[in-house]
Amino acid sequence: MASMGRFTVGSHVWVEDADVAWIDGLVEEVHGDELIINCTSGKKVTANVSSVYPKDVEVKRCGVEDMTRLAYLHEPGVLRNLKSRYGMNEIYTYTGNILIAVNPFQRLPHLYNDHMMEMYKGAEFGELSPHPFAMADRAYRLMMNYGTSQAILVSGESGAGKTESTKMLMQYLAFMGGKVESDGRSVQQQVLESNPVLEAFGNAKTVRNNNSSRFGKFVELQFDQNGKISGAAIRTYLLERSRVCQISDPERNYHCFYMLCAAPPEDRERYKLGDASLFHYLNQSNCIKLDGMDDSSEYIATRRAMDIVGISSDEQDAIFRVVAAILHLGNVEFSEGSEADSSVPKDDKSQFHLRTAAELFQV
Ligand SMILES: Nc1ncnc2c1ncn2[C@@H]1O[C@H](COP(=O)(O)OP(=O)(O)OP(=O)(O)O)[C@@H](O)[C@H]1O
Repeated sequence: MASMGRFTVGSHVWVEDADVAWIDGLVEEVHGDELIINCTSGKKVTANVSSVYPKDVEVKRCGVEDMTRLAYLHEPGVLRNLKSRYGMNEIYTYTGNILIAVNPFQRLPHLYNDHMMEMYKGAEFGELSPHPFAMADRAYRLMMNYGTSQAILVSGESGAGKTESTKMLMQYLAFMGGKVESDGRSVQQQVLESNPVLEAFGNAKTVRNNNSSRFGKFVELQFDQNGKISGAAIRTYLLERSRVCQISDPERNYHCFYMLCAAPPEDRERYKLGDASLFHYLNQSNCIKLDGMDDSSEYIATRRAMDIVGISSDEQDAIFRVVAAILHLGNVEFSEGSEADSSVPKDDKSQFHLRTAAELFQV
């Protein structure tokens, strides 16, 4: 967006800065398109008008909840507003009916409890502080009132908080539409427990995010006339498959591999697994353990979530057999065979892993 209006001596402005993105100051001199700006940081800079933006001096220190109320909706104005709010632990801000979330990098359970869901239930949009529950409530109301499908798009760069925000949206919609099925399992629980299952098999530690989703997903929740969840479907897209065979330091492979290596002894025995560091697909990176993540308890939690979602124990066994077989295949090394262009497993160890993979695949 080009700078608006002309600047005169004494104008309050924002100017681009290589270190802190934007700094504010006062125009001291104007020479055609060149401005000399006295910044509040003490710096004096010369800048072209194209990289200078007017500053609203009347905006409140605590910022505004809805950025459409800002006098100037330009990058420095938006960033300053988000920063002021973040400084007061207000991580959510609206721009009209778009919700912007700034990752707090700390757990804020008081923001997402049942009491909060009750508060947002049916509240007028904009009446309460910006929140994912307000977005979910709006979508739910529009669906109920107009009988039309609603979609919520969650986007942002890696580590921005898409996965966490999606879970909150699902939490609220499951809260509004939850009911107990005839077999005693609540749909609400099933919808929510789909997340740990997906994360176990599709999330991994990357440089930017310890729990990065390496796939895209489309979550569809279906509701009946009474607004109760009648079904749910999750479609996944473009899983980063190359990660299974190749990882770079200090990233990790998919969580499920480490979980299975940390499973209770009887399960490890069944899949002929040992410590994660013994497997080539995992030890290419020096990062095996993750701070704040206990792979053994995650394994138990994933199994429980799979039970709740309705994956039978035979299916679970088949899934983990494949996971284990992949680890064994990764440890098969080859050496040249006697015939031209042929190869054979290098040694007894490779033979063992190859045989085990075949047994696990049941081929
Ligand atoms: N609202 C929140 N409250 C607390 N922590 C959060 C919140 N949002 C994000 N985080 C933290 O930031 C981390 C990264 O967030 P998340 O996994 O949701 O990002 P993402 O946008 O889905 O990233 P990717 O595209 O890599 O999957 C989370 O694991 C969590 O630790």
